Parts: sequence; structure tokens; C-alpha cells
Amino acid sequence: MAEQEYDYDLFVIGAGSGGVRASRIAASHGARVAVAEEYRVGGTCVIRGCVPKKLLVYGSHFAEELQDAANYGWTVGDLKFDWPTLRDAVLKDVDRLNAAYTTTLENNKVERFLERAEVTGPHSVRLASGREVTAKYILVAVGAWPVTPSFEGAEHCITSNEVFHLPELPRRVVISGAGYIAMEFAGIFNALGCHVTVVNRSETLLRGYDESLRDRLLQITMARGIEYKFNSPFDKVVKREDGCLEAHLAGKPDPLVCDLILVATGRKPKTPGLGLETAGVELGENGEIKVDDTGKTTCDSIYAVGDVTDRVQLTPVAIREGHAFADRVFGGKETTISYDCIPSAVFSQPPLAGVGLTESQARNAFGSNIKVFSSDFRPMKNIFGHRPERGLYKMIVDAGTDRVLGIHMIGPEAPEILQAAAIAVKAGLTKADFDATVALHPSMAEELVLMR
Ligand SMILES: Cc1cc2nc3c(=O)[nH]c(=O)nc-3n(C[C@H](O)[C@H](O)[C@H](O)COP(=O)(O)OP(=O)(O)OC[C@H]3O[C@@H](n4cnc5c(N)ncnc54)[C@H](O)[C@@H]3O)c2cc1C
Ligand SMILES: NC(=O)c1ccc[n+]([C@@H]2O[C@H](COP(=O)([O-])OP(=O)(O)OC[C@H]3O[C@@H](n4cnc5c(N)ncnc54)[C@H](O)[C@@H]3O)[C@@H](O)[C@H]2O)c1
Repeated sequence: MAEQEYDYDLFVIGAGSGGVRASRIAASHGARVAVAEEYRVGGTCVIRGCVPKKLLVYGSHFAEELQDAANYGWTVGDLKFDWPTLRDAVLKDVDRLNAAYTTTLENNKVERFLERAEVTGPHSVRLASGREVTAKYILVAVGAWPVTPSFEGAEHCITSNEVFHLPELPRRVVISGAGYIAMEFAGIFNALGCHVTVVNRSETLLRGYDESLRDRLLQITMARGIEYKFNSPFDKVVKREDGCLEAHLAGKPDPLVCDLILVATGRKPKTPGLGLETAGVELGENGEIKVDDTGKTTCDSIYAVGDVTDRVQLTPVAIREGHAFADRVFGGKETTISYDCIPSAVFSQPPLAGVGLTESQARNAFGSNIKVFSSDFRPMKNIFGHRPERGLYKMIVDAGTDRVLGIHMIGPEAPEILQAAAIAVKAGLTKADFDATVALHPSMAEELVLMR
């Protein structure tokens, strides 16, 4: 088929973080672009991920601020919290962003199909309406989907897809998993006054983060009232006649009785039923699309970006991959993405953030040739608020070159502070560079330049 015979230069499946960015940039390079979205423009991050989650974190954090306010001379009176008010305000903001993303596509002349699309060949896609369209290139940016392990009664549990729409705030919540979503929602529900039990099949929470920080989070959240059941896979869930749920855990005689069970046990690439086999696109064991360094799949005309490739499931990464794809294929720019030193954070309460190697990763890579600096401090805000909680910052340094290999922190505003510190780690700065920087006082961030 000659190039001009294609309906579009680019057809993007999925208008989420990666797909919207790729569509917009490809269109700005002059490509004729269309995008299909089966749910809502904006994707997981905007509609049911990062953004509404962060707003719930903000909303729930007032509990702590209001408690502390009396120490600062404020009389706040009777405290009341109304879940529907917060929920609806958050959902309204999601609508605003959904409209903003739609406008961006319109302004860039990207044609939108608000329906599901499936691949039918190397250059063709079928829409749910039955219409078949052709494109020189297809970009698969369909993201991932929550995984629910199969156990009896799993249909009574919810996932992060539903958690933003709860009709009422549950009194008792059981959360399955101890990763990002589990720890963030454990913090939100706990701050809003729900009784929270985190149930995990292993004894590790937040795998991949520095061990001492994870341990600190565990201690602080336990003191705040969150309960943990480790090494406890779900056996079954029973819905009682009174509407309550019983979570039966393997090897435990008594079930946990609760009002809501949130399953947060990971997300899997959303490739089932996508028709990728019709174009010879190979998948990996987890259903992820296999891509080369440029995002190209095993079919020359089909590319993939974001969570569907199951590399780093973070919004800024999907956005970079979408941008780089569009620049490379339609803008003639050779852009490569560096996956080194990607900063990340868990918006737990308190939050945790890290960049670069953890202490154990550094020991694996450098043996004993590393130095570990740490600051274990009680933030001024916590002292004044009569909170015993301590922050912990760690810096991992290559003893041979003095280069900072990683920074890891837990404490108030850790993600905000870490973003700036990540620039230094990415740039390869040394511990001496940190030491040479004058502290900004009084701040928590100053601990970064005071570790000796
Ligand atoms: C609760 C939660 C909190 C999160 N918090 C953070 C955070 O704080 N920071 C962070 O960096 N990341 C966070 N993430 C991860 C982040 O949301 C994802 O990494 C990011 O959205 C991935 O972008 P993507 O473009 O790959 O996919 P998505 O944004 O998921 O977009 C894929 C889109 O494709 C659509 N689609 C799927 N199949 C089809 C089809 N066949 N036809 C048409 N459309 C289709 C979907 O409806 C979706 O809109 C969070 C995720 C969750 C679930
Ligand atoms: N702040 C952020 O950046 C942020 C927030 C939320 C989500 N995300 C992204 O979304 C992804 C998905 O989040 P998540 O919390 O669902 O996944 P996760 O990979 O962070 O955690 C999954 C948890 O489920 C447990 N688990 C896995 N399989 C299980 C099984 N069969 N039975 C019982 N437990 C099981 C794991 O031990 C782990 O504790 C994350 O990997 C992350 O990349 C990022």
C-alpha cells in the first residue's frame, strides 16, 4: 500500500500519559494523527491514578494539620469530615483535566475516537463501531490494568479503579498488597479515621525501596494505628448477610471482618484481546509488549510506550517514551531515554522518596567500597506538634570516586525535596559537592548538605 493511501500517518491506541504526548508531538511535526480511547481521555494518571490519589492525600492530610493547629494558637472547634464532599470535588477536578487533555488533542488537530480499538494487521486497526482504519504507524499505549489474584469471593473486592468512587467511607478497610497503591491508600484511609489492615503475602513492603526507610515507614504507620498481617495470602472472601466482608487468610483461624477490601497487587499490561498477534507483535511472560531501545515492537510499523511495555510504570516515563517516539519517527530527532536515576516516591503518610542505588543495591554492585551517610532527625514541625515521628535521609556514596550513587528519604515533603536532589545524583555530583553547598536554614532539606 502506498504511503498516501493510509488514512493516517499515526494511529495511537490509548489516550493516557504516553499516548496523548505522542499524539500531540507527532501532530506538531506535521503528521496526520488519530487516537482511540475506550474510557476517558487522560488515562490512568489523570482519571484514576496519580492525580485523584494525590488530591485524596492532600485532603486526608488535613487531619494531622488540624490536630496540630491548636499548638499554633488556633481554635478549630468540632472537626467533621464529609467523604462525599471530598470525593465529588476530586472527581470534578478529574473532569476538568479530562476536558483540558481533550482540548490539547483538538488544538493539535488530533482526531479522536472515543471507543475501543484493536489491531487487525501491521497497518490496520478496527474500532468498536466496526470501522476499520489504516495508518503508516500504530502506537500501542494502552497502559496496564489491576491484577486480582484468583481466590473465592474476589468479586466482593475492589481495585484502585473503583476506590475513587466509594459511596461512603468504610469504617474498616483491608488492603491486599504492600506496594505503592496499598501504602498510599493505607495512609489516606488511616488519616480519614478508618481502621486499616494491610495484608501481604510476603513480609516485604515496598520492594525496591531502601530497607531502613521501609522499616521506618512500618514503625510510624503502626504507631498511627495501621495493622499489618504479613505472610498471609488470601484464602477466600465471604460477604455476610449484614453486608460486611470476611477476609479469610491462609493459615489464620479467624477472618478479618471489614466493610471494604481493596486489592492492590500490581498491574498487568492491558494486551489481552488487542489483536497484536495479527501483526506478529511478540509479548513477554507478563503480557508486556517487547520493544527495542526505540520502542519498536517485533512488527516494524508498530511501536509501544508506557505501562504496556512493563518497564517502569510511572507517568513521567510514559510521557518521555511517547515524546521520544514522536520526535524520532516524525521529527527526525534521535532521542534516547536514560532509565538511570529515575526518581520515585510513595505518597504514604509520611511519604518516602528515592533516586539511584539503595544501600543493598550499591553493596551488590560495589561490595564494601561504598560509604553510607545518614541523618535521623525529628523535623521541627513534628517537635512542635508533639509527634515523635522521625525523618530519615540516607546518602550512598562510591568510596572510590566520592560520587553520590543514591539518595533516599522518608519524612514530611520528601518527594518535593528529592526532585531537586535527583538532579545532583543524575548529574553525577560528589559528596564533596553536597558538603560545599551552604545549608538553607531552617529546613528539612538542609539535612542533605549536613550529613557527615
Ligand atoms: C492508583 C494509581 C496511582 C498512581 N500514582 C502514580 C504517581 O503518583 N506517580 C506516577 O508517576 N505514576 C503513578 N501511577 C502510574 C501511572 O498512572 C501510569 O504509569 C501511567 O498512567 C502510564 O501511562 P500509559 O500512557 O502507559 O497508560 P495509561 O495512562 O493507563 O493510558 C492507557 C489508556 O489506554 C486506554 N485503552 C486501553 N486499551 C484500549 C483499547 N484497546 N482501545 C482504546 N483505548 C484503550 C485506557 O482506557 C487508558 O486511558 C499510578 C497508577 C495508579 C493505578
Ligand atoms: N507514587 C507512585 O509513583 C505510584 C503510585 C501508585 C502506583 N504506581 C505504579 O503502579 C504500579 C502498580 O501499583 P501496585 O501497588 O498495584 O503494585 P506494586 O508492584 O507496587 O505492589 C504489588 C504488591 O502486591 C503484592 N502481590 C503481588 N502479587 C500478589 C499476589 N498474587 N497475591 C498477593 N499479593 C501479591 C506484592 O507483594 C506487592 O506488595 C506500581 O508498580 C507503580 O509503578 C506508582
